[in-house]
Amino acid sequence: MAHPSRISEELKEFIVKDAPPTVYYVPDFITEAEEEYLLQQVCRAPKPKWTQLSGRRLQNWGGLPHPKGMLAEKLPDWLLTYSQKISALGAFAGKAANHVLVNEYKPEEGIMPHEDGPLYHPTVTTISLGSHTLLDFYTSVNQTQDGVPQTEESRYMLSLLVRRRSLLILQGEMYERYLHGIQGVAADTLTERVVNLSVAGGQVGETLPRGTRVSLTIRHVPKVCRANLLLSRK
Ligand SMILES: O=C(O)CCC(=O)C(=O)O
Ligand SMILES: [Fe+2]
Repeated sequence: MAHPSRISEELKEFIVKDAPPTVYYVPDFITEAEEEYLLQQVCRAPKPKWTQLSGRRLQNWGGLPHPKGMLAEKLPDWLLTYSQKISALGAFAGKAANHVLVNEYKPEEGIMPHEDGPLYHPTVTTISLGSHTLLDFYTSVNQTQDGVPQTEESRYMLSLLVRRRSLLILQGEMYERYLHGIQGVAADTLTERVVNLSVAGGQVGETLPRGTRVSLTIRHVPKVCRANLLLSRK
């Protein structure tokens, strides 16, 4: 299926202006009924589909990204619907999303600051279910000044308040230049460093207790190989 090669006009109104290029934040991208449905589907996945990591557990759908190419597997219908919706917004420069990570975080769980790296088309799109979170951004370690090592605190740049049912799209500098992470805390206190407060609906000084959050991280892996191509070699 062909998708628009550029971000659609309707998405452009959701650009977060106070962040480096480019962040799109779409509140209420899905309805409460869709949220409920997606949470049920995540729950219904067979137990071995889950990988327990320190601070979260995850499901991987679509295949395992690999430098030599991902052995692509068809996405289940419940993920395909939303992947197609996001691809139709032009998020992946004309390509279709083919990979989804489902992360589940309980209160006090999180993910260390990291980069998503070169195996993905440099756009990450995330639907949040069940709870909000704060996504924090950091300059990378090799952007040290005068060879002085920097602390996580001094590398901290800004945060995005990501509400349940929202869609977040990160690309450009926000994908390639900065690290992102989620602190393992039970509640988030909003500060002036949360740059999308006006659109996400929050006040500086407000404290939001976290519930269990499930995120769907939907991406495009450009390099894939298909099993039947390999088998047909000889
Ligand atoms: O849960 C999220 O929104 C972030 C997940 C993430 O950064 C990742 O899986 O690479
Ligand atoms: Fe990530």
